[in-house]
Parts: sequence; C-alpha cells; structure tokens
Amino acid sequence: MSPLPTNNFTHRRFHPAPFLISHSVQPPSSHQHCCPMDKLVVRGESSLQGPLTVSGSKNTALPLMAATLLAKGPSTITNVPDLRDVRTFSKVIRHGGPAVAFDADAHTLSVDATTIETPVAPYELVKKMRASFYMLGALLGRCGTAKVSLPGGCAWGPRPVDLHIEGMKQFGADIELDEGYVHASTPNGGLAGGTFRLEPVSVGATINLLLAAVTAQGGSKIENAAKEPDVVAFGRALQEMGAQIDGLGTRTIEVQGVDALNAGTFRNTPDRIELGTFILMAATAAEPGRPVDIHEGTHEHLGPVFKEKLAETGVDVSYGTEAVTVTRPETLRPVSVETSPFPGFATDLQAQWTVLLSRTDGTATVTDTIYDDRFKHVPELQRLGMEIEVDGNTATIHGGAPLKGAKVMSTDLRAGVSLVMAGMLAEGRTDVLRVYHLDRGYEDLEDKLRGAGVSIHREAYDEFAEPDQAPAQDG
Ligand SMILES: CC(=O)N[C@H]1[C@@H](OP(=O)(O)OP(=O)(O)OC[C@H]2O[C@@H](n3ccc(=O)[nH]c3=O)[C@H](O)[C@@H]2O)O[C@H](CO)[C@@H](O)[C@@H]1O
Ligand SMILES: C=C(OP(=O)(O)O)C(=O)O
Repeated sequence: MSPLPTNNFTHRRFHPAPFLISHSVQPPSSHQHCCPMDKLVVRGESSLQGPLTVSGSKNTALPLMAATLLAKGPSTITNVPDLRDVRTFSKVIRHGGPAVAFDADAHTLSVDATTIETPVAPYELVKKMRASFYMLGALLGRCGTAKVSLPGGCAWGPRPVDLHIEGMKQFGADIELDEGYVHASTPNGGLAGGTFRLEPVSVGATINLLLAAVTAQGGSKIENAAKEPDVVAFGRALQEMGAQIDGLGTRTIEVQGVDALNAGTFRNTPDRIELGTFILMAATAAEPGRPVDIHEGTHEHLGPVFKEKLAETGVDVSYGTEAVTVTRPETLRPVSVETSPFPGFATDLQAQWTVLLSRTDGTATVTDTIYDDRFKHVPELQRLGMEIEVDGNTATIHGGAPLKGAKVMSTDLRAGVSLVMAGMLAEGRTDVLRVYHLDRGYEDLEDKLRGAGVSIHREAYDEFAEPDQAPAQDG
C-alpha cells in the first residue's frame, strides 16, 4: 500500500482557538486587542425532545491512535469522532514521521507507521492535551527510545504522571527528566518487561504501560490496573493486532511481549461519557413524561452505579438494544454520588450530575475521590443561580433555586458541558465562553442539541473586548 499523504484532513468546523490551558491564561497586555474564540449561546425556553446520537469515544480513540505506532504498516480506525483532541494527536503522531489521514465525515482515521523517524513528542503539542503522553509507551515499545514532553498541569489542578514514569522504569527503561522532557531509553534496544503496581488505580498509566509492554522482550504484569470500558476496548484492539494480553477488565493484567503488532482495521467504541451526558440532559431538560431516545451508545459502559443512582432520582430509563430512552419525572429526588474507578460513578460525569441535583427538591452532595479539586464549574454554575457550597472534595447542592442566564466561562471539558446543560435550564440567554474546551471532547455538540430541539448556536467573540467594544447582544 502506498504511504498516506502527510497532511490529509477533510474539513469540518472549528474556529481557530489558542488551546489555552485555563489556569495559565494571562490578562492581555495593553497592545493586545483581539483574541477570537467561539462561544455557545443557549436559551432555556425550549425543551429537549431528542433524538440524540452518541459519537465514538475520545478516551478510546486516542489510545488506539497511539497503538497504531506499534505496527509497521498502515492501520485504520473507524468510528473516530471529529474532535480537537483527535486532530491534535494526529499532529503529535505526524511529528514522528508517520502519515495520518482523517476523513472526518466518514469518521475514519488512518495511520501509516511503516517508519518512525523522530521518536519525539514536543511540548508545543503535548501541552494541548494530556493523552499525548501515551507517546511515551508507544514510542518506547516501537523504537526503544522516546523523548516526550511532560504534559504539565490541567484546567482543574495537578494531574501527575509519576506512575507512568515509575512503571516504565520497572519495565526496563532508563529515564531522565531534562528541560521539561522525559528522555527514555532501553539498554538492549527494547524493554525487558516487569511487574508494576498502580496505586491509585490509573486509567492513563494502565494504557501507557500496556502500550510499552505488548512488544517488550519478556513478560509484564500490571497490578491494580484500571478496568474502565475504554481500557478494555483498547486492550481488545491490541489483542486483535496480535498482542498477548490476559486479564483485561480485571485488576491484574498480564502481557507476554511479541516482536511486533500487526496493522489492521479497528472499530472505536461509543463514547460512554457522551451517553451519560445526554441521559442527564434528557433527565433535566425534556418535558416531563415525554421520552427522549439516545442512539448508538453502549449503556453497559456506564456502569451499575450510575444507573442505580439515576433510578433513585426518579428518572425512568429504558436501556434497549436500539436506544436508551429517558423519561423525565415531574419531580427529581436528590441523590448523592461519590466518584470512583469503574464500575463506580465516573469523575467525568460529576459536573453534569451537579446540574441535575440543582433541579431536585432537596439537598444532596457530589464527592470526587479521583480528582478532589475538580470543581471549577461551581463558581460558574453559581453565576446562573445555583446554590452550591464546596468543602474539600465535596460539593453540596441545594435543589430548586431559580436559574437565570448569564455569561459563564468554560474551564475544562466536563465543566463546559455542565454549563451548556445549565444554560438549557436557565431562564433567558446563557453565553458559554471558551468553547474550545468542549471541542476537545464533544463532536458537533450544538448541532446535535439543536437537532433535538434545543435553542443553541455558536458565535465567534473577542475574549478580551472591553464592554464598550463588545458587539450588542441579540436578546
Ligand atoms: C480512575 C479514573 O476515574 N480515571 C479518570 C481520569 O483518567 P486519567 O488517566 O486522566 O487519570 P488517572 O486515572 O491516571 O488518575 C486517577 C488518579 O490517580 C492519580 N495519578 C494518576 C497518574 C499518576 O501517574 N499518578 C497519580 O497519582 C491521579 O491524580 C488521580 O487521582 O481522568 C479521565 C479524564 O477526566 C477520566 O476519563 C478517567 O476515568
Ligand atoms: C478531562 C478529560 O480528558 P483528558 O484526560 O484528555 O484531559 C475528560 O475526558 O473529561
């Protein structure tokens, strides 16, 4: 097969955005006058009618893209969502030499990793998305050497990668940190393999260590491994490529290294967090008693805790083979949740659950045990009128406060979608600023919601416009 062109992307949409990491955004200096970004304008008067369709999973697509580097040939991944993260990670891969082609309309991404010339993932790309750090395992596994930028902080607080690095060392890598980069090498041109225990359970480290272990010279064991559906789907694709892996979906994963993986075609799994988000939107923004259908999701990937908690609120959900059908009750009951690794309640759904709790007739809490500072959405939700207090890693939400539209700032992916969800429930107009966070992980969100009856559209705006420079609001 001939090599793929090096820059082959079908065009969809995205306003150019600066990929700012929100906590590092500095006020503009006086000579800066324009910072064009996109915002979503949501009006709360219309109800969500559906149907909605779930896209491919971000958190499986990105590891699958990294896995293509382990095969010396052209691989294809289907059901890949058109997300900013997919485009950024394509650039990361292309930087090393492989050709990447993405047909966004067909949701098909091809990588030809016949040769890798530069086993490097540069800061300028890695800083835009944490999953770029998967290049460490993929490049070590393929080339026996890697230079990968440390990903740095993120929008809600520290997200360390010490377990990734310690695990690679246990598998036989020599690692040095220099000028913000991880320099990894292997004494005999490849990893030996080894045993490493993750404490705490880490999705990212499990994936990175799997990438490193599947072509190691010996066997490896990952103890206290993550068993999120994204990890299992990714591991199954590795098996399809010829990897010898036992224990996927359990806390102990064992790998016997093989010489190389085979290129092929792999189907990405549906996005379970998008499915959960749509369910919670329907549970709050649909007309009571009127069912909303959500298609293409895999409801088993939500885990039992989410389903049990949702049932306790009084939402009626039917998990069918063709669709998940959600019927909003007249009154939602307050139900507290605590995030934990799968099969527990996902940290990526706690901001959306916070919005649901604001529509109940009582008080309940959201506790995040995965990221105890993941509450940047709370001050913005308070701007819309929600009554929420945060103490440590717990938010207490008093339901029933009236919500009124306002300008609110998206600070990270799930915080951003919780603001859109709240805007659907607030009286009047809500402007959700910095939509580039949402574009990282929700494909065509405004088109999907508009098609389901929500009043929502995208507008460009100048982030740093003074009030008298700002264009007049249309309502
Ligand atoms: C277990 C879990 O729910 N993981 C979530 C986490 O994955 P992500 O892969 O980003 O994070 P991890 O699963 O690695 O982190 C889980 C916990 O381990 C800690 N940790 C992680 C790596 C490391 O090297 N050292 C370390 O101490 C983290 O600080 C965190 O407290 O965020 C993603 C994006 O929101 C979610 O999709 C994942 O579901
Ligand atoms: C924060 C998320 O992604 P990432 O780990 O890629 O930053 C997320 O999926 O909610």
